[in-house]
Order: sequence, then structure tokens, then C-alpha cells
Amino acid sequence: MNDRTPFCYRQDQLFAESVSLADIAAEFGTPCYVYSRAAITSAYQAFDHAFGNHDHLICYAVKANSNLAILNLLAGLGSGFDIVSGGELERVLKAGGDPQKTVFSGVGKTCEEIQSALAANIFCFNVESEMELIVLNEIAGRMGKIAPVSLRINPDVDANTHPYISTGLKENKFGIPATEAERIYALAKQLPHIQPKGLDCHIGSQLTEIAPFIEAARKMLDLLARLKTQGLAIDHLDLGGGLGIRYQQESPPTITEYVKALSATVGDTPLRLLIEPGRALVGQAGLLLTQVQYLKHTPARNFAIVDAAMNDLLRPALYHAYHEILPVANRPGTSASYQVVGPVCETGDFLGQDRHLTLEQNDLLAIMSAGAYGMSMSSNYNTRPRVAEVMVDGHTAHLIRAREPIEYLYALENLLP
Ligand SMILES: Cc1ncc(COP(=O)(O)O)c(C=O)c1O
Ligand SMILES: N[C@@H](CCCC[NH3+])C(=O)O
Repeated sequence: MNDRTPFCYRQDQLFAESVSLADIAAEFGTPCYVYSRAAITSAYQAFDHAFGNHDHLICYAVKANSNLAILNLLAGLGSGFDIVSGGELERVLKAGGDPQKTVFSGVGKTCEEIQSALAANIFCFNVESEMELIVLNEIAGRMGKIAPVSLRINPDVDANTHPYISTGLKENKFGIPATEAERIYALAKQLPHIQPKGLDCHIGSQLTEIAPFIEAARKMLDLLARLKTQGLAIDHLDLGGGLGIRYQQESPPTITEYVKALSATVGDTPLRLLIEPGRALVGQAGLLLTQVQYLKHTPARNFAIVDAAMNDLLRPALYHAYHEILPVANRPGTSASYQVVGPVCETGDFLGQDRHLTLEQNDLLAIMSAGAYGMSMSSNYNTRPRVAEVMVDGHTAHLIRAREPIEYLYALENLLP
């Protein structure tokens, strides 16, 4: 295992930790997601250790990969969770996560979701609008509860990332404008069933520079100083997630550099620091294993048609995202430039474009850096069952989600009478 990935070649065969991917394909079939327990553990520990003595809570962003085995692994390491739905709350509780380490983000929390989170006694609601605050106060009142609240501020910082995953610009739907924060905090203080206790922001995902994080943190600290003059006692600052990983040529800060820069910016301020990393914890820990069905050579292009598709890994189709594609067994011969595509009936169904590969029918390919926003964004488009998920731990591969049987896909449908 090297720094970048738990996947490496041994005598021309790609391995996940100590298990060959060819063996995993033979046992569990393809396509399937393969994760490394060691990689997730070491990423979590890198975050945790980098905080040193700074009081902190790492809240894994469940949306990045919500498999129960992954949540359970992280809970066991001491992680908290950032959830954005009642469904994610249920997963966290089912996986043994601690509600007292759970924060609830999202612009559209429903009454039912708020009720479940209050009933579970979560650590904090990251409130994203004044109306949400009022609804939360009403529901908490009906339930005889006090809702712990952090206001999510939109700091208007350019995260310099793909526009679809930039969240901290004033045009974005997320958070409360910084100019409104003092007024809404004053309101929160007056509401009988609200306990204001934190301040938070999240400026976007796949950030590869440290500067926007620091700019946002400084804006939050300025705001905090202004709130203090109003007599508001805030005990934690949540700086969200967003640390990027290397998919191709990016060089994001390391986990340690990132955490140290955040702690240094916050300095001696007596605040508990929360972060909500998703991708940086699980992204490099997973790959999508797929098999070449057919090779098609046309006058215009060479196609490698594989058994995985955009419904299994949406990022290339949705964001034009790049994922490295590696052969599971290196073979000699001359390479050709391939469009690596799936069987779905969309021209946008590609996993990689213009990839130089030496291929034969039935070869296995590994689509790298697919541990985050891979399975969690998958769908059943074209009535394709969601793929299996496997977690490797040393010499052993565990099935952590079985491939969906087709009948699950239409089980809730009814014919007309
Ligand atoms: C509120 C919130 N927190 C945390 C994250 C996790 O982001 P990332 O996976 O980029 O660390 C997201 C997703 O961008 C988010 O919306
Ligand atoms: N789905 C995005 C990340 C979104 C983060 C959610 N706020 C991706 O695959 O890169």
C-alpha cells in the first residue's frame, strides 16, 4: 500500500491490500465496488492525529458513501457523522453511530426528519434558513425538547471547484447570508425551544487549494467576534468538508496540511472545531471493478464496452470527472486509445475517454478513486441492479452489500386493477 492508494500491482496483477482483484471478480462477479479497510482507517487517523490537542469532532459526511459497514468502521474509530436526511440518520443509528456526535445539514429538512433527529437527540442541527429555524422551534416545542442549533453561514467564498459542487457563493442555495447572521442569531436566542451553540459553513467539494478554506474560516471568526459582542455563547465552529483528492493531476493539500492550517487559523480561540470530510476519507479507498464485454473498432473510434455504466458511477457523465482506469492484469502488446463506455442507452454513458489501454475481451478494469460519490450516487437506470460492494481487510474480502436481485427493482410496483 502506498500513500496514494491501497491498490497496487504485484507481478502485473492489481491487488486490493493482499487480495487480488481477479479473485474478487471471480468470487463476487462484476461490476462491484471494492474498498480497503486499511485506507479508510488511515485516512481517519490522519485527520484525528493532525488535530493534536485541539478539541475537535470529525463528522464524516455520510452522503459520500453510506454503506453500513463503512459507517460502522468509522464509528468504531470514534468518528461522528454529518447527515442530510432522515434516511442517513437511520443508517447512522443502525451502524452504531453516536447521535451525540451527529450534525444534521441540508436546506430542506422535512418535519418528519426534524422529529426523528430530535427524538434521537442529535448533537446539532445545522440550520440553513430563518424559516427552518422557526419550524424547528415549533416542532421542538411540541415534543418538549430544546433543539441544539448551529447556523450555517454562506460566507461568499469562491471554492474554485466544479460549479455543481460549489456551495459557499452568495448565489448558491446553501446557508444564511453573513449579513443576516446577527439578526437570525438574536432571533434564535429568543426562541424558547432553540439553543444556539455553533456556527458553521461548507463552501464546496473537491477543493484542491487551502486558501478558500482559510478565507472562509477567517470570515467565520470575524462573525463570531461580532456575535460575542451580542452576548452569544458559541461553543463550536464547524468548517464543513470539501478537502479534495487526486483524481488525475491535482495536488490537493494533504489531510495533515489541511487540518493544521485550519487549527492554526482558529488559533487559541476556545472553540471546539468540527469538520465534515466525506471524499477525503473514502474516495481513494475504493474502486469500481468492471469487465470488458466487447471491443468495437469503428473508423472514428475504438470502444471498450464494459459491464459498469453511468448508473453505477455517475461522476464522469455528470461532471465530466476523470477517474484513472487501470488494467487488473497488465498484458504485453500495443495499446490503443479507447472510449471506455457502459451499456446504458445514453451517449453520455462513458467512464473514461481516450484512454490508452491494451485490451482483450473479458479483461478486468479498475476504475480508481471511486470510494466517494460512487455507490451513493448510483441508480437503477435501464433497470440495472445496483452492484455488489466488497470490503477488503488484509487477506480477506467481505461482501458488504449484495448485488441487487432484479425483482427488488420492481417489488414496489403495482399493475392497474
Ligand atoms: C454540508 C456538507 N458537509 C460536508 C460535505 C462533504 O464534502 P466532501 O465530500 O467534499 O468532503 C458536503 C458535500 O459537499 C456537504 O454538503
Ligand atoms: N457528488 C459530488 C460531490 C457533492 C458533494 C455534496 N455536497 C461529487 O461526486 O464530486
